[in-house]
Amino acid sequence: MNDALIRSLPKCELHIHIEGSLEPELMFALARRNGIALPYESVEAVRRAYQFRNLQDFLDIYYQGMSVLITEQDFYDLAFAYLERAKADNVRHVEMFFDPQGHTARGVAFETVTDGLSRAIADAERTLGVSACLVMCFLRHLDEASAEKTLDEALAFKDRIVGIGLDSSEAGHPPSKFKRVFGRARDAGFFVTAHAGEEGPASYVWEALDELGVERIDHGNRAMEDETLVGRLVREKMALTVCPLSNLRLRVVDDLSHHPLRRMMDKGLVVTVNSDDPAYFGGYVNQNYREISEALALSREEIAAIVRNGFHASLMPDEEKKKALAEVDRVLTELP
Ligand code: HPA
Ligand SMILES: [Zn+2]
Repeated sequence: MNDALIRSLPKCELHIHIEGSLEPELMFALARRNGIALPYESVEAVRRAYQFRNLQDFLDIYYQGMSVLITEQDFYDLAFAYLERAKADNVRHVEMFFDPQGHTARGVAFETVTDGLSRAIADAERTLGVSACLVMCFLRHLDEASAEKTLDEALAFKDRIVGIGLDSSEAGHPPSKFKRVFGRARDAGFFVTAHAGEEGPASYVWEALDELGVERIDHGNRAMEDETLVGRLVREKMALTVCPLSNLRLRVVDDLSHHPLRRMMDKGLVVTVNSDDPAYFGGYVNQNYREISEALALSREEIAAIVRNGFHASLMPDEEKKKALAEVDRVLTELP
C-alpha cells in the first residue's frame, strides 16, 4: 500500500554486510573466474540451501559463500553490484560492514579487500550519486588478539575505513571480550558500533554501551526485555539498526507481525530499517520497508520517521543530511 512512498523516499542503509550481498549468480561467476568448486550444482540449489534455524546456521553458509572472493576485482564487483541495487532502491548513503578476518584467514591480503571495496565506493559516488563508507567488523567468535592484529592492519587504511563494528556468533561471545581493542579503536578516532541483542541477551547491549563505548547498536531487539536499558537508549538517542527480514529468516521472530519494531518506536527508541545480508535473507532495503510496513500496518508518518532516523543516525555531513531530510518532507507532501 505504501510502496510508492517507500520507493520515493531517499534512504540510508546503516546495516549491510557487503559479503552478505553476494547473490548466487555472482557467487557462481566468481567461482568460475577463480577456478573454485562450489558444493552446489546450480544457482537454484544455492537458494534452496538458504534455510536457517538460527544465526549460526546462516553464518556457516555465509563464510562458505565468501570463499569465492579472491581478487581486488572480486571485491569491486561485489560492492558495485550492491551499490547499484541500493541506487535502485533510492538509497543515498550506505555504511558498509566488511569482515576482513573472513578473508585474511584464507590468505587474501587486507589491502586486496579494502582496495576493491573502496574503488567501488569511489566509482559509485561518481557514477551513481550514492555515498558510502566502510565499517570494519571484528569476528567475535575469534579471540581479541586476532582483532588487535586486524586493527593494526586497518590503521594504515584509516583514510578509507571510518568505523569499527563487531559481528558473527553472538551467544557466548559478549562485547566485553573486545573491550581493549575497542578502546584502542576509539582512541584512534574510529566510529564504533556493535551487534548486540540479536540473539544475545540485553546484558550484551549494556556491555556494548559501557565497555565498548558504542555510538550505535546493531539489531538490539532483546534490549526490549530490560525496561531500564530501554530508558537509557531512549535518553541517549542511541540508534538501533533493525533488520526485519534478517530477524525473520534467522528466526529471531517467528512472524513479522510479531516483530518488535512498532513497540520499539512506541517506547521512543530511535530505530532504523536495514537489510543485513540481503542476498541471504530475501530482500534489499525497500523490501524490508515494504514487508515490515505491511506486517505492522505502519503509517506514512511512521515510515517517514524511520527514514529520518536513518539520516540522523548516519555519518553523513550535516549539510547532506539537511538536504535529504528536506527531500523526505517534500516527498511526503507531494505524494497523495
Ligand atoms: O546478522 C548477522 N549477525 C551477526 N553477524 C553477521 N555477519 C553477517 N551477518 C550477521
Ligand atoms: Zn548484521
